[in-house]
Amino acid sequence: MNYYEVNFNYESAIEPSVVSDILAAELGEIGFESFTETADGLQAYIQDKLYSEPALQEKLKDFPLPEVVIHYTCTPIESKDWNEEWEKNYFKPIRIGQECIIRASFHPNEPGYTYNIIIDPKMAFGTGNHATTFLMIQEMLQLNLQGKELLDMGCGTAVLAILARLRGAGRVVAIDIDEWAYNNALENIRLNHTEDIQVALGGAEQIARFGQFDYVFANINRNILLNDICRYVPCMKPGAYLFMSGFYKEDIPVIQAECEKNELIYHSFHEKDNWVAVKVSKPENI
Ligand SMILES: C[S@@+](CC[C@H](N)C(=O)[O-])C[C@H]1O[C@@H](n2cnc3c(N)ncnc32)[C@H](O)[C@@H]1O
Repeated sequence: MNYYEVNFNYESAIEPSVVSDILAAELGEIGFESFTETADGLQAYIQDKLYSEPALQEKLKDFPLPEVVIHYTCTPIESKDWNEEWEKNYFKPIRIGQECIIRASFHPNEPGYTYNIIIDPKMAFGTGNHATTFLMIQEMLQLNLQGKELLDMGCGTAVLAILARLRGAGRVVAIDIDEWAYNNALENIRLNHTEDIQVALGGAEQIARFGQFDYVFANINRNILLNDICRYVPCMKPGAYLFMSGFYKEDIPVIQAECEKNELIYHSFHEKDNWVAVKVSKPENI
């Protein structure tokens, strides 16, 4: 899969990080999936097949801060170069208290964590945005997963599925729509000796064949979740919990409304760097 790297910079009196936050949210709506703040702007990545110059121009024309002038340059990049670049420069170990560390095999070993997960990230970390993975792991560490059935939707590296299995979940299924992610998930599952995790390539249409779950984790993005929440509900057992991330705090009302439209009960959210993870559940009597 090939990508475009688009570098944005601004002419503005407003703090660049404030502009970048808003710009990243806007770009997410037209298919951009990975963002890194730079000194004077934002670097964003989008699959070449999703890139549309008119859609980008339109977004910039309607940008919510009209006083900001945004310039950009766009460069096509090959998957392989991007992987290597990303792995070396952007993938840092994720530490969640003293309980869990997620690191690549090229990082030095750090003993002392209950769960020490090794992943070979390739480009399957999805957005490369650690905050959402961190939030989902934090949620998972609160749960007693012993013997439970869990679905990791949009599994990327399968880090959530692997942690669930290490924490005693009985049956774990990991699904991702991206072939790189699917292959990378299989690789990481082997690396962490959790081979009984089932992995499938595809989107929400894949879920039905795996039956129902006690827990569904879906760290994807706002628009995919809005579209697919209704398709997650049938795979949730009565009383099952759904955790979702990959969107900003300001997106909670629209996600909550979609959940309630599907008779899910909204419980709570946690936030990191303006990203959130929300927790909802299916009523016991459905
Ligand atoms: C933000 S990453 C999350 C990766 C991992 N679960 C984590 O928490 O770090 C989102 C993943 O969702 C996948 N994805 C995007 N759209 C999807 C869809 N409609 N169905 C399933 N997976 C999807 C992407 O390929 C990507 O690997």
